[in-house]
Amino acid sequence: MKTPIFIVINPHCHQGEGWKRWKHIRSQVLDRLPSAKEIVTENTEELSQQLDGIFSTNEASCIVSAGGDGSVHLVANAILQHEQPSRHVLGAIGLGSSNDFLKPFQSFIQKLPVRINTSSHVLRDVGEVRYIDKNGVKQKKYFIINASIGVTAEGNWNFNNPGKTLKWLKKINTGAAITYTALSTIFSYRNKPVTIRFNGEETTMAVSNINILKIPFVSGSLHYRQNILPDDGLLGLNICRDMKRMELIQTLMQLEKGKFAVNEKRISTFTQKIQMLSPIPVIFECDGETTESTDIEVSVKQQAINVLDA
Ligand SMILES: Nc1ncnc2c1ncn2[C@@H]1O[C@H](COP(=O)(O)OP(=O)(O)OP(=O)(O)O)[C@@H](O)[C@H]1O
Repeated sequence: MKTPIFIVINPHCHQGEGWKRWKHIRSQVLDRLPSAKEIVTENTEELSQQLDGIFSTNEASCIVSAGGDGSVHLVANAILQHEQPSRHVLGAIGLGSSNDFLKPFQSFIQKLPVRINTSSHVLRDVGEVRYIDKNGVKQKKYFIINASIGVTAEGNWNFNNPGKTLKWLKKINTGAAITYTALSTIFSYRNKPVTIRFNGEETTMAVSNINILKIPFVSGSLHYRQNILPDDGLLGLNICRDMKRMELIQTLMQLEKGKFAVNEKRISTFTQKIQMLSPIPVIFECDGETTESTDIEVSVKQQAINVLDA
């Protein structure tokens, strides 16, 4: 690949372990990408400035995100918001705690999953989210892994805004921190009345959880065995309604094994578009990053982003 390659490193991912992980694999990554330029960003503002600098040259580029899912989400969004997204290619080095974007893992450097094969790339679908923000302004963003409202979204919000116990757990054991967050979120969660439109139907229901998938891995070891292909122009839609705490815990335990059997409280289907309207702001999540809205429309954008092979 003749296009310039940039590796954008988030040193603070994985509770600050990101930098240590990067130093551990740095020389092997640079052996494979000798012309790459390393860019370390301390925060998201610096990341946007650096990406603006890359785009301002008007040259095609390959941008490899070295971080977790939040990092690769931001780089993907910057590419997709660019006027010519097809000129840029996204790569990834999984320094994060979950690295769902890279699942199922295919290629590793020192046990860390990577997609840095610059000799070939593929076009992948993304989810496009249009929503009204808390100031009443229309916004648009993209997800490359999945999006949700309900328990998963609130769990992500709690995970990103930890109290003392969770902060400590996140430092010592990510798996335990995810389980703790999931259980404490389920215990405080109340089902939300949401009007949902998808596949020509409209229903108002008490939503326990909605996962909208482009990649069937939700967080840690939770996953759906839904056959979603990276470029099939479809989103996996999995809804839990009217659930009590024990039913949510049961669902969570089954998702550890990839099981999601459909019943009167569970819907599992495919769609290209889903609209969700709520009388009060609900937390929704895209690739682990959370925000609030009362009006959210999610659609698929087929083959929208170039991604390096593993
Ligand atoms: N390039 C970057 N430089 C600095 N900070 C970043 C960058 N990208 C993202 N961030 C911030 O760091 C936070 C954590 O990053 P990220 O989600 O990549 O790591 P993680 O949470 O350890 O990984 P995972 O999502 O795989 O569990 C993000 O929520 C975002 O606010």
